[in-house]
Amino acid sequence: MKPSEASERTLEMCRLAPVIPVLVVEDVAVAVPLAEALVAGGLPVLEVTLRTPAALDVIAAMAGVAGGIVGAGTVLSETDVVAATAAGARFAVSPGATDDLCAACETHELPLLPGAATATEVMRLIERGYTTGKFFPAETAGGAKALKAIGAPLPQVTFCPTGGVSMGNAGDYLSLPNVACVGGSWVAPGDKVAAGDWAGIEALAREAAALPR
Ligand SMILES: O=C(O)C(=O)C[C@H](O)[C@H](O)COP(=O)(O)O
Repeated sequence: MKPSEASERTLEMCRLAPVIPVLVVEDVAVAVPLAEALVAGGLPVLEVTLRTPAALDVIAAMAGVAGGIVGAGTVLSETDVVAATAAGARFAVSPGATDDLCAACETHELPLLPGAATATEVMRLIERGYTTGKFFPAETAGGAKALKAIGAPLPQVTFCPTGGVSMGNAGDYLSLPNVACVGGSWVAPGDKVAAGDWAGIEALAREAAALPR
């Protein structure tokens, strides 16, 4: 898949809702009710980080949830790309971008949302043909002010800022012309997941889904 096509696909996904939940799931047993709660709350696009031993099984389970679009996060290598694709991931997210990782996603037809935090990194994505990216780590890399500044000379790239984003600051990002959505873990807090508080998570999702863009 060409980078331009990957970016078209990830941009479509980013436009489906204001927030992509970033999920770090330890127990495959919670996968389906967690995904159902988020989708019911209005957040259909879900990123499951490959940071737990259960992650691939979680992606496979969530891939069967009606109305959901499940991708893999923390994708770092071709091995991750192959495993995520086999598990049913529909897209990949990475904290940064390397030539090897971009090539692996292009070869295996997995749309990549590549990470970038500086103007040079964004320029490298543009050179390769990507026009949709993840601004990471958003708050630490200067927050909405930094992303607004990057967007002045490089308006052709649209972002999903992630990293330190919450209900409190999501609006600052979503009001920028170069932001399609934000990513964040706050909609699925560990205590609510552990307690099986699916109604509580659905309520957080509903609140996030109502964020103006
Ligand atoms: O590993 C990846 O590829 C990621 O997606 C990292 C996430 O962006 C952060 O873990 C977001 O976490 P919060 O700051 O808690 O919202």
